[in-house]
Amino acid sequence: MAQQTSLRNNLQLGIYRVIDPFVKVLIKVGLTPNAVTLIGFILNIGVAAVFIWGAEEGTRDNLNEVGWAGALILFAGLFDMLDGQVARLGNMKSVFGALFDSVLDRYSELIMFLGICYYLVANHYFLSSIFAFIALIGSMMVSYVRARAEGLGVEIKGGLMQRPERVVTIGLFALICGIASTYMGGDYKLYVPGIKYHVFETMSIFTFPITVLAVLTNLTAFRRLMDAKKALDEAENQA
Ligand SMILES: O=P(O)(O)OC[C@H](O)CO
Repeated sequence: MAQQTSLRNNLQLGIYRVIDPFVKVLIKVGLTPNAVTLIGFILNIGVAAVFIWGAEEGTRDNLNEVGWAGALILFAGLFDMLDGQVARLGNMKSVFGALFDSVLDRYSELIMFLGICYYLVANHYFLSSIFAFIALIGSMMVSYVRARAEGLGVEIKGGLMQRPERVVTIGLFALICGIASTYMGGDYKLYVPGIKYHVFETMSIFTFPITVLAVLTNLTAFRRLMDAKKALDEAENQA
């Protein structure tokens, strides 16, 4: 766990080193942290729009829109980091900024999943759309447990599927799925002798990680709940 945290911190510091010159440009042109947060949110509306457009205009043998949505998810995710850095380096931290960031993060995630579920339902991946919805439930609960625990006076942050991990998982696999579909076709299906239904199709590159997310996000929420219980019990016993 400590190892996972330090790996995560080192990775974060590495990313900051790369984005800091860009952050300084944003500060110079006068962008506030809240404006950067808003841009990230608008990009996530764009993500949903790409999925919905793909659902309406695309076909099951062409998953290009999934790939484009994935790229946009990763790009929008960058703004999650940029707003915090603009606030820190530009000396513009504010309590409202922290609330605005958290609220728009939740809206961004909900809207992104709206697009994903729309796409999956429209393309008759009904079971996968249910898993996407369960992943959405888990994602919201990961954040909610943290926020509620903070309201009760304890800081609970950890877990495997924190927001950056969720964004990277969904964005990266959507992107890979879109790229793979241009080479193997969007309607490729793998059959195994003796099994009536296909065990893999191109879309699985996107839907399988979502199914894993459905499990891991809820486990992360449960783990945060247990961590919060421990911290709150300790605080209560000390009082
Ligand atoms: O990892 P989470 O779900 O607690 O998300 C962190 C938030 O985006 C901060 O609001």
